[in-house]
Amino acid sequence: MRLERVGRRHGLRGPWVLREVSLDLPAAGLVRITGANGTGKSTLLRLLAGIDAPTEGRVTGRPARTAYVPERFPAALPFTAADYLVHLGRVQGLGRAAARTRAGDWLERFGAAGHARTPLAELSKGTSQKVAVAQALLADPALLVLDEAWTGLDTGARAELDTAVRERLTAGAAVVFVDHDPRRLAGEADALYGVEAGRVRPVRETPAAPARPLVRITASGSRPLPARLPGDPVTEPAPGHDGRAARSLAGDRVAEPVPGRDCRAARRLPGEPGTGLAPGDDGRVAHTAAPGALVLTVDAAHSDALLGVLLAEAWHIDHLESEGVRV
Ligand SMILES: Nc1ncnc2c1ncn2[C@@H]1O[C@H](COP(=O)(O)OP(=O)(O)OP(=O)(O)O)[C@@H](O)[C@H]1O
Repeated sequence: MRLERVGRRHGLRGPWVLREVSLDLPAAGLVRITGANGTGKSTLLRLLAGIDAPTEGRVTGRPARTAYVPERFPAALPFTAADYLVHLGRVQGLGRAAARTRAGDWLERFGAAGHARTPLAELSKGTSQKVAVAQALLADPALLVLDEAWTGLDTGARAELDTAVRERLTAGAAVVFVDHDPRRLAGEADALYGVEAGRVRPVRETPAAPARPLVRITASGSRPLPARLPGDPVTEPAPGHDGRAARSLAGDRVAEPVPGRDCRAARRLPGEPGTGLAPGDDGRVAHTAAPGALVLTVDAAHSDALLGVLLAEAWHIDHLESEGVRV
C-alpha cells in the first residue's frame, strides 16, 4: 500500500493536519504509529483505512479486506451486539450463517458472549469496545487498523486482542496500530513511524521500558469518574464475597478479596447493564446504584495522579497495594 504526497485538512481553509506524506507500507507485518497528542495519528489511520480521503495526493494498493477500529465507537446504533456484528460481517462479504458464527466466536473470545442480545446503546464502555474490536476481526482482514483499540478493554480482552493481532500477522496480514502504552506489543513491530508537525517519518523503537511496579488501588465512591483516568488503569470490580478474584494487570497475578469488606455491590463495573448505571453526557460514568468498590491497577508512575482524581471526586481509598505489598 502506498501513500503519495498525501495531505489532509478539515474544511476548505482548515490548517493542514498532514502534508507531503509519502509512505510504502508492506503487505504484511506490524506497523506502529507514534506521536504526541493531536499530531495527526488518528487522521493518518483514517486515511490508511479509507475512512477519510486525502485532501491532496493519493493512496493506492489498499487491500479490499481492510478493517478499522476507531478511537471512538459509535455505540448508539439500533442493533443488539450480535445483530450489529452479523450486519457488519455481511457488509464485509460473509454469508449470514458464517457472520453469525463468527460474531458469536469473537464475542466469546472477548468475554462478551453474555451481551450478544444487549442493545448497543445499553452496553458498558468496555463491552462496546469489545464489539468494536470484534467487528474488525470478523472477516479475517488483510489490513487491520487499530486506533487505541485496547483502551477500555479489561485485562483478559487486552491479552486476547494481542493474540488476535499476532494471529493476523501469522496469516500474512498487515496490522497498523496506535496505542498510548509504549509496552503494547513492544519489540514486535516491523516498522515504526512518528507523526510530528504534519509529517510522518520512520522512527527507531525506544528500548522497552523496564517493567515498572504496578499499584493496585481499591476505592469506593458514588460520584461519577471521568471516562479517561490518569495512566489508563485496568478497572475491575473488587472481588466479590464468593471469593471470585479479579485478574490484575500483571496477567497471572490475582488480587485477593479486600479484607473485612463486603463487596456484594461491587461485582459489576459502573456502566454495566443491570446496575442502574449509565454513561453521562460528559462522558463520565454515572454511578447511581449503591456504592461499589473498584480495583484500579495502574503503573506506579501514574498512581499519584490517579489517587488525586479519585480523592477529588470524593472517592474513598480502601486499600493500596504495590507489587502485592500493602502500603
Ligand atoms: N473532524 C475534525 N474537524 C476539525 N479538526 C479535526 C477533526 N479531526 C481532527 N481534527 C484536528 O486534527 C488534528 C489531529 O487530530 P488527530 O485526532 O488525528 O490527532 P491524534 O494524534 O490522533 O490525537 P490524540 O493522540 O489526541 O488522539 C487535531 O488538531 C484535531 O483537533
